[in-house]
Amino acid sequence: MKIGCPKEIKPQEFRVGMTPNAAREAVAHGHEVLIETGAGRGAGFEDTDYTDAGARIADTAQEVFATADMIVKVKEPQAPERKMLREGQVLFTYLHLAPDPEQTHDLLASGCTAIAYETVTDDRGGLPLLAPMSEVAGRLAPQCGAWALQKANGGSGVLMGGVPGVRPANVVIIGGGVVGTAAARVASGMGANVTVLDRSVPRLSYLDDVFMGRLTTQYSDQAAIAELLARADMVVGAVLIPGAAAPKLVTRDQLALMKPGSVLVDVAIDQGGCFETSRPTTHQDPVYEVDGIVHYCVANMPGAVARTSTIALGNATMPFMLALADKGWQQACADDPHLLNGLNVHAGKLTYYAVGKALGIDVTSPQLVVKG
Ligand SMILES: NC(=O)C1=CN([C@@H]2O[C@H](COP(=O)(O)OP(=O)(O)OC[C@H]3O[C@@H](n4cnc5c(N)ncnc54)[C@H](O)[C@@H]3O)[C@@H](O)[C@H]2O)C=CC1
Ligand SMILES: CC(=O)C(=O)O
Ligand SMILES: [Mg+2]
Repeated sequence: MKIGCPKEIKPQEFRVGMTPNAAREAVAHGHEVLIETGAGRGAGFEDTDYTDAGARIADTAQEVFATADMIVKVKEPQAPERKMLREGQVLFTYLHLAPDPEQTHDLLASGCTAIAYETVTDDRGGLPLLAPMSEVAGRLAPQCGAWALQKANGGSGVLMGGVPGVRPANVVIIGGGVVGTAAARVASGMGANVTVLDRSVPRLSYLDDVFMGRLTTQYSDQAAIAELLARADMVVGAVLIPGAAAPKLVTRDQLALMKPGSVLVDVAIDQGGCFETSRPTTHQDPVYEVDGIVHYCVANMPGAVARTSTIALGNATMPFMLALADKGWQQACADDPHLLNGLNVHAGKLTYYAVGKALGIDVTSPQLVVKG
């Protein structure tokens, strides 16, 4: 199979879909790998690292899209990339379709087969291709929120760890999954006073065990959120219902409960965001203010630490990328129900129920599609 990896074009996105190690493995499996020139540079990989691994370098994204049977990327295809997708071509990347009707319609119109990293599952109920980037975004969230709390950035001027005689920041994390746990670890390491809310009592129990008194857990309901907002200096939005649009857990009216200059970090923004007032921002212009509350809503946070993120993502995607290339998408998905859970679009049909529900589009069963 011909596998193509273009340079990411989302603003300030420095990750790349294939590492030289992944290219080397694909070549060893008998595949041709085509990398757009400069695609790896932001993550510290030169074209020569790829040619040493047996890949070929393409001068343009057009050449990559025109040549490849499968495109491997990081971020959802941007509008110019979507125009280059074609029927029969496989796209393997993050998609986040539920909050993105335009992209969904373009993918359906292209006729391509799109497999979303974020909905591939594993035997333990996890999301193995989302998890590595959630680890990164979770670790970054308190760091970005702490920056936003500084006066010059619009914040209230509260230091995360406080100092002797002055209380630390109160950090509230809504959602105690991969992002929430990583955020709790860093926020607590910075000396903040951390509370994590979740709807899963077993998850709260796990966090209670692991953190051994270094955080407070609370069941996530409207009353608990409202009460905690009044005391919070920073709220991290880290909820997920896989594939679906994020539930809105803080309304605009509730911003009035918060102290001026407090910070909302909406990590769930890639699924539409869990605060009513969230809208996607970029690394170039990461924050904005609504009713005196600073919002940080960067939808590709891991792009900021592209080297770490690219290697972590590549480690997770490699076995799935190889299965797709070795067997073809249909057989690979037929053999692995977890990979089949990644199938969101095939030949003009939407195949993921939570996306169909969010966007009001009919869904075809992925099991039917894979049988051909
Ligand atoms: N902005 C960015 O750059 C990035 C964003 N993300 C996003 O972060 C979000 C979280 O991802 P993960 O932690 O990997 O998901 P996860 O599935 O590990 O954790 C989500 C948690 O939310 C909980 N939850 C669901 N509804 C809730 C509610 N109403 N109240 C409280 N908790 C609730 C679930 O029980 C679960 O424990 C996702 O939207 C993901 O796409 C992930 C990586 C990068
Ligand atoms: C998960 C995701 O959206 C990202 O890594 O950018
Ligand atoms: Mg994202």
